[in-house]
Amino acid sequence: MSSDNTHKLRWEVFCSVVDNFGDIGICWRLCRQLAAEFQVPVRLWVDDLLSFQRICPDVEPALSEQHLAGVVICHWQPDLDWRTITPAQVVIEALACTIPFAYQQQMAAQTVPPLWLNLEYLSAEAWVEDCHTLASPQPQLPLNKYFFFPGFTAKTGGLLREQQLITQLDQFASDRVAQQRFWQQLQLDDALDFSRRISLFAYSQQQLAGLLQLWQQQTESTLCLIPEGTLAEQAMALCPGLALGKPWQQGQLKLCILPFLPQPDYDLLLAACDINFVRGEDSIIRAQWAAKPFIWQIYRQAEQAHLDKLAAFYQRYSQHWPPQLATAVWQFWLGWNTEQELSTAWLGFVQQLNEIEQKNREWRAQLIGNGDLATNLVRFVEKKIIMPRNFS
Ligand SMILES: Cc1cn([C@H]2C[C@H](O)[C@@H](COP(=O)(O)OP(=O)(O)O[C@H]3O[C@@H](C)[C@H](O)[C@@H](O)[C@H]3O)O2)c(=O)[nH]c1=O
Repeated sequence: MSSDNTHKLRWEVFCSVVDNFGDIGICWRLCRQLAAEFQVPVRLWVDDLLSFQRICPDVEPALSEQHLAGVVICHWQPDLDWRTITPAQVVIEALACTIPFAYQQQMAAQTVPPLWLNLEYLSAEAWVEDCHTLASPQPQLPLNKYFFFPGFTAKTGGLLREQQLITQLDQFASDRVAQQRFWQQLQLDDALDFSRRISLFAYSQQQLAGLLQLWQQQTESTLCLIPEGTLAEQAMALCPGLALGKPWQQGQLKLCILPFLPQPDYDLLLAACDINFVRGEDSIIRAQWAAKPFIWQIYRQAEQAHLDKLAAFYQRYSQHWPPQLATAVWQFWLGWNTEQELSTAWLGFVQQLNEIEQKNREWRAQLIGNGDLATNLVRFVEKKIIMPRNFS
């Protein structure tokens, strides 16, 4: 959809890894999509190449510059002399990172200063619509910065979604042979023999022991897959002998620790599982594209601010659901996020998996109607560049 005008523009994205993988996860997806689907020349500045390597094994952490998937990846080091670097025409400051002031000065010094965008965090709260695409004049420099908000409505920037993603996921989810091949690659040849496959990507969780015990006692068999990280360590402490490559089995439950997968394989995992526990900001979006029943553990914030965000999302997501279904989902989500005893809430959730999946497909169709974030960004840039010097 992009015009020649946009093709010729160079873009760059600044990503500072605060903790975990969401920041780089989002930035890397965006850059890849811009390069692959819009042929945009794009440079990604990242300050933590080791975290980046976990979700993209081809990244070489020792290099100050490398090229992958059509993207120039630059190591954002503290001692860079920004005066020697020419800014791109579109500069994205992602997820509340701050571009070095010396670089901002470089931007201001260009004959035509770049279009500067602040790609914000995800929130379903109503105020996001009012702030999306607002300009923020910079007090120290003759530059404007525009807020660009991802979101769940047509008045926001939408969510990251590659053009072919839904087709690929749906094909995979209905292709047992492809799934069997996928499980075999993970050394899980018996995965399809279980009644239920659950991916469990989460922060630490006080209720983990209780939930694992419940799954051992259920009539259905469960294969639970935990990616390496804090929760996997917690599980290993609870289940003697459990380790990467060494599953643990008790009653109706088989538990496996998975290596961190490259991002495209993680998408397939979400499509191959029957229930997905996701967290943070990016995996929750991917779970919505997979459309299987999901449980979101939101990134914790001071003074429980995250629970308001969780409720805002839940309200949008379940707005058109029968009350009893919506309540069952909320009770489990809330219990999971506040680390309350989960057995009753789990039974309420799991009894309604088919209904939840049906509703998830409707929700997904609604989200697709908002357009995807990369396309919406490209359109916004086109609009601003067609009216050069009038970035208001
Ligand atoms: C489990 C797994 C995840 N991933 C990817 C999916 C996502 O891109 C990324 C995980 O990111 P998230 O789901 O957002 O969860 P996270 O907890 O890692 O990231 C968080 O980091 C904080 C600093 C932010 O403030 C949060 O909003 C959130 O983004 O890792 C893989 O590529 N392979 C895997 O095996």
